[in-house]
Amino acid sequence: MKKTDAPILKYSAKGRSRKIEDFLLRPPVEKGADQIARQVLEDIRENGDSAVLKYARQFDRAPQKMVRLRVSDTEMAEAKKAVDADFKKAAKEAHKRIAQFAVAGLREDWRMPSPQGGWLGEKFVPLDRVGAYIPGGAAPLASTALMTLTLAQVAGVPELVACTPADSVGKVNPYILYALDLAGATEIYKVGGIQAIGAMAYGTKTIGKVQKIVGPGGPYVTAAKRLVYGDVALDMVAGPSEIAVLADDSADPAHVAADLLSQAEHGTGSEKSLLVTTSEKLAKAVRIELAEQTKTLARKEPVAKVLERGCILAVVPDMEKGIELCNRFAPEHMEVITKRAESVAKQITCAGAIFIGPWTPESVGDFAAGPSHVLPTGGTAAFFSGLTVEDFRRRVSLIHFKKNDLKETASVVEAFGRVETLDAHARSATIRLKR
Ligand SMILES: NC(=O)c1ccc[n+]([C@@H]2O[C@H](COP(=O)([O-])OP(=O)(O)OC[C@H]3O[C@@H](n4cnc5c(N)ncnc54)[C@H](O)[C@@H]3O)[C@@H](O)[C@H]2O)c1
Ligand SMILES: N[C@H](CO)Cc1c[nH]c[nH+]1
Ligand SMILES: [Zn+2]
Repeated sequence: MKKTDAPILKYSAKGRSRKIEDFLLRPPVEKGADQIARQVLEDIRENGDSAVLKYARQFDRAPQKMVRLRVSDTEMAEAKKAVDADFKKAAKEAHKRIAQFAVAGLREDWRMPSPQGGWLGEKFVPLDRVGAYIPGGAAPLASTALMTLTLAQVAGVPELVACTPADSVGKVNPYILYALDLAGATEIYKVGGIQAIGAMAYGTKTIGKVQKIVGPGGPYVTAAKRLVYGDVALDMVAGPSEIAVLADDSADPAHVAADLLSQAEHGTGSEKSLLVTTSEKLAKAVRIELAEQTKTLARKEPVAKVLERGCILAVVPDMEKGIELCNRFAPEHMEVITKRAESVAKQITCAGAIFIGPWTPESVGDFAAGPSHVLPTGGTAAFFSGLTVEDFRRRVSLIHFKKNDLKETASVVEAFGRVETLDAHARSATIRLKR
């Protein structure tokens, strides 16, 4: 077995394999990312634009000569010219599908009658200004521009800010710019990493503070997002990509291996790929496919890194144990390639997104299907959900009582006012009924 061969491990009903447990629990956060993020955020809070530029030069690839953070109209026009027609067509198709899914997910304002003639309800109002982080370290994720801001566009947010790192000549990838324009970005800044999160969270002279930051990122972005929570609203922990494939002997090993590699190739080295199967024969065939297919990939090196420390092939005694293991992992992406895949998928309760059956590779979720590919990672799919259009609206409760509703509830208000020693609370109800 080579160093880069993913290990085949047995997951049994009795003793749990330590290697599997380590795999499930290993945090994706780079050692030291938290500490660096703390220092950089503090500097940005104090020194604004000058600190943002300093770190863009230090940590992004931005050149010394880059002094302007905002993407200009000329740069946008140049990007639109540079992008090929095939990509434009694909991006428009993806944008249409993402927008259709977002429209279908919009909640309607609603009301219900209160018992004595009034009503209760909720209304949904777009946020005013949001910021999306578009990763640009290991790969230019143009699809992420669509998978974030399109939802904000459908929600009706008027100010759509995007931050993404500049390259070594101070430019942003034209495909990212084209996709951002399609998704309605109103301001785009050439800044990445911790400094992008700090600028959007605290605001600088150039980059106005946003109400909410969304979007994925590598270990540094993820650490920075955790630290600014509370100064700004956030979507979730959307860190290095993960995939789990739950398969039986009906699955094609070449397909399974391709899907495991699709997330390993993201390239930060912190990604995770897990096969859970009832068939040891499949696990062995997948291991051979992983090695063969890796040779043909452009990103062999980062993939090999993930295969070495972020990929395991777990053999389970039966499907129930497989489902249990997948739910414990709570992966960002969960593929089910088994007989009766729909019924198996019903039992998966912890995952960012579930891809059901042999015709649904995870990559359709990344680029084309419709739901946002911004999804929780690192086990947080057990309690966070993926990005939706409702992330870009505030939900406001509405309460409209009639006199008889107040009469009916006054004794409840009085009782709580007494117990909580808050007389004025009680009085504000009873005073109305005395007059
Ligand atoms: N969960 C999701 O929904 C989702 C969606 C898309 C992508 N992803 C993941 O997002 C990640 C993108 O990561 P990335 O690294 O390519 O892009 P990134 O833009 O998050 O990271 C690159 C930036 O990190 C900063 N950085 C790098 N080294 C640093 C250091 N030593 N100190 C301080 N800052 C440093 C720099 O500012 C650089 O521009 C991938 O792991 C991908 O799998 C996740
Ligand atoms: N797999 C990523 C989410 O984890 C999304 C993505 C963008 N581009 C390619 N893939
Ligand atoms: Zn992907």
